[in-house]
Amino acid sequence: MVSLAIEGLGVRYGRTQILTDITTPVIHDGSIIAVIGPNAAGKSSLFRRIAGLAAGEGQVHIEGVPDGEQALVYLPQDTSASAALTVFESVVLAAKQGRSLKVTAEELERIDELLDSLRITSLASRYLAELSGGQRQLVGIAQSLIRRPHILLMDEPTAALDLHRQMEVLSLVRRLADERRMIVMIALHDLNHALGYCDQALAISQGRMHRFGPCATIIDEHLLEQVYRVDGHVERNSLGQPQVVLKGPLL
Ligand SMILES: Nc1ncnc2c1ncn2[C@@H]1O[C@H](COP(=O)(O)OP(=O)(O)OP(=O)(O)O)[C@@H](O)[C@H]1O
Repeated sequence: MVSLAIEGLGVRYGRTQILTDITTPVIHDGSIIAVIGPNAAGKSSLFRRIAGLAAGEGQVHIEGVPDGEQALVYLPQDTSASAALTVFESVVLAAKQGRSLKVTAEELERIDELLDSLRITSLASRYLAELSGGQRQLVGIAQSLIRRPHILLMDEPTAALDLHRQMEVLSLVRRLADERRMIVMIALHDLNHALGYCDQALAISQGRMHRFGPCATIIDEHLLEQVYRVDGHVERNSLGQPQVVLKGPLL
């Protein structure tokens, strides 16, 4: 069983401390954690620190990853690609990262299946530079999923997607977390997505952890007021699901 725990994590850019003392309990496989908070709260910086791409104090504990398997993949917010590759070639390269370039029939089949799950098969032979922002975001998601990580950090992976695609991608991520027992940390601005698809939420405000816990407990009117400075509340909709209802920004 793979697990992840974050202990006293901080991030510094040069002399500027951006994030301080982020600590979580042990996160077990199959969990999706929504990383929430306003612009510039430090969500991307947290991901960069967990992925080993930013300096700072604290520890990231990852346990239980079998030898030779991909422990962690970080899908950044900005996945704009300038390489002269087709969609299919870029996913093959992602699949082969750091390993021999021989592509097996089984790997090609997995890539086909993944492109199909993301409904981007028709883009396979298109060049990355020719894609729309949303199409590029879907390719980035394919590149991260094809590597079959045990822990996947996704930074606002649905920001450029239409409503239908947002729901498809989040449902796919939920299914893969359940089936592959993947741990997913996903930065989201839409709190209803956190309530609908994630197990727990890590709320960050001004570079510090506000709260960590089950989404339905963390996302409430106090969070809306204190962290987001908006007037609103959470209520059950006609389907019985919790949903954020916003009245307006607080002055
Ligand atoms: N490379 C960098 N050097 C210096 N400061 C940085 C760097 N990257 C980010 N910052 C600063 O760190 C703070 C947190 O940025 P970060 O991108 O982590 O926020 P975020 O919560 O992901 O925001 P958003 O929701 O807007 O994407 C911001 O004030 C930002 O200006």
